[in-house]
Amino acid sequence: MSVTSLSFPYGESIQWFSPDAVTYLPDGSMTEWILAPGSLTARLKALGLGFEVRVLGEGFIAAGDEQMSAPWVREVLLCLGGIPWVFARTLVPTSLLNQCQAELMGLGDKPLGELLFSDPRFIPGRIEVASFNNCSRLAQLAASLSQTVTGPLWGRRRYFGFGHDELTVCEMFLPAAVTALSDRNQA
Ligand SMILES: C=C(O[C@@H]1C=C(C(=O)O)C=C[C@H]1O)C(=O)O
Repeated sequence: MSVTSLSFPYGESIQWFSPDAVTYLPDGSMTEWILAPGSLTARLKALGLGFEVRVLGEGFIAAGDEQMSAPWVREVLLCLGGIPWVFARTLVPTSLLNQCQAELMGLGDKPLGELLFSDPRFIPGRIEVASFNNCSRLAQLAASLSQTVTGPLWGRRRYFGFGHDELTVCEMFLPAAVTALSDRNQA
């Protein structure tokens, strides 16, 4: 898929659950990754496969089923060795954006995590999980990236507090990540 505005905004209604409320989580390695605290960027970089962020789009979106009215959204692919592993979608309420506009809107292809885990004003919060079947928009995005969906995909939504505000970061693991992580798990 060429990284164009056709892939932005993602816009899928997703049901997120507290991990405690989910009866079935994926096999060990994927559960470990979706529940891991700390920076996903740092965790991916540590694999030493050549990490990069590809920005799909950024901008203000109308308040749909988002929990925020008219948030600013950033959608990216996190890639290892040129292969997209994670589709990430960050929603920032304007009340937070106004306090941190230059840092957030000036990210470009720098990973958001480097800001969130270095600026002490951002407080990592709770994690929720969701699974995506092969009819989901995420599966369609994976197919557009020439990745074959062979089973449910998993993602997480993390909250980051900033004073009285909070932003959410959704990270959805693509088939390439599922395959690679399960291979590593068996190694
Ligand atoms: C929140 C983090 O930032 C990562 C980088 C993102 C970006 O650049 O937009 C989005 C989601 C994350 O996976 C992290 O590294 O944990």
